[in-house]
Amino acid sequence: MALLTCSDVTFSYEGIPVLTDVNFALEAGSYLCIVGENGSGKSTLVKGLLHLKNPSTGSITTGDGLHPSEIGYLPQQTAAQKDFPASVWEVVLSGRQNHPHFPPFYTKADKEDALRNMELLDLLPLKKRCYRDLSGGQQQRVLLARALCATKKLLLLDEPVTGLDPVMTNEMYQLIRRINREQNVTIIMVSHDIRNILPDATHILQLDQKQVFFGPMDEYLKTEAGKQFLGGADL
Ligand SMILES: Nc1ncnc2c1ncn2[C@@H]1O[C@H](COP(=O)(O)OP(=O)(O)OP(=O)(O)O)[C@@H](O)[C@H]1O
Repeated sequence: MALLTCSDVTFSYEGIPVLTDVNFALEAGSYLCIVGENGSGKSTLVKGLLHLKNPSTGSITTGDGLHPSEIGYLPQQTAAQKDFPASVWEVVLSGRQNHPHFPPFYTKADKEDALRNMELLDLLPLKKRCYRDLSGGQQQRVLLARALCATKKLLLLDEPVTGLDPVMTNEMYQLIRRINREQNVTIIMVSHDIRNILPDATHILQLDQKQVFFGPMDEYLKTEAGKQFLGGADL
């Protein structure tokens, strides 16, 4: 069974449909890139996948042992979040808050998982630093570790390289590639940066108030939609 399936999904605001005909199934281990112009429905779909917004028709189901609360999410960073007055350790550990238990304190397992993810993303040297004093690239690595604490199966990343310079952007993509290939975590990434993701993404979902394309990357590159989206340039 697929990890995630959208069947005939429509999303509406105040009864007016803004995204229709969403039909796709994603297998575990995939790397899906969601693309589309501004206003095409990407954020609305992300809210749907996180169960923060219900479809007005159709259904979103999870399979392969994935519980909807086990999706690790890296949101678009806001200016307020950049100034968050907590240590790197506290921010990463807070990713475990979707594993509620009683008493409501972090357990040994929570702390071990946070340490494991910090080691994976080379964050141990920054453990005691204040999050707001870090560079943009370091902050994104911390948020990636936090998202990883919430899941072993599916990471949902909303424009994870916005505001990063080319070196930090590259570093971020390398880390996401490793998480996908070495930890076998499925990736769903909203991105405007499709060129840089070409070597990593296995599937593309293009939206334009409806689903324009879903399928493997190599098929997308042969479609008119794919050629147009990439501006007709040689790849
Ligand atoms: N809370 C809301 N109430 C009413 N309409 C909304 C709301 N949020 C989004 N929309 C509308 O839904 C449509 C899709 O918006 P959405 O934010 O999902 O697009 P997007 O592809 O994420 O855009 P961007 O790339 O600019 O972030 C747009 O027409 C938008 O105006």
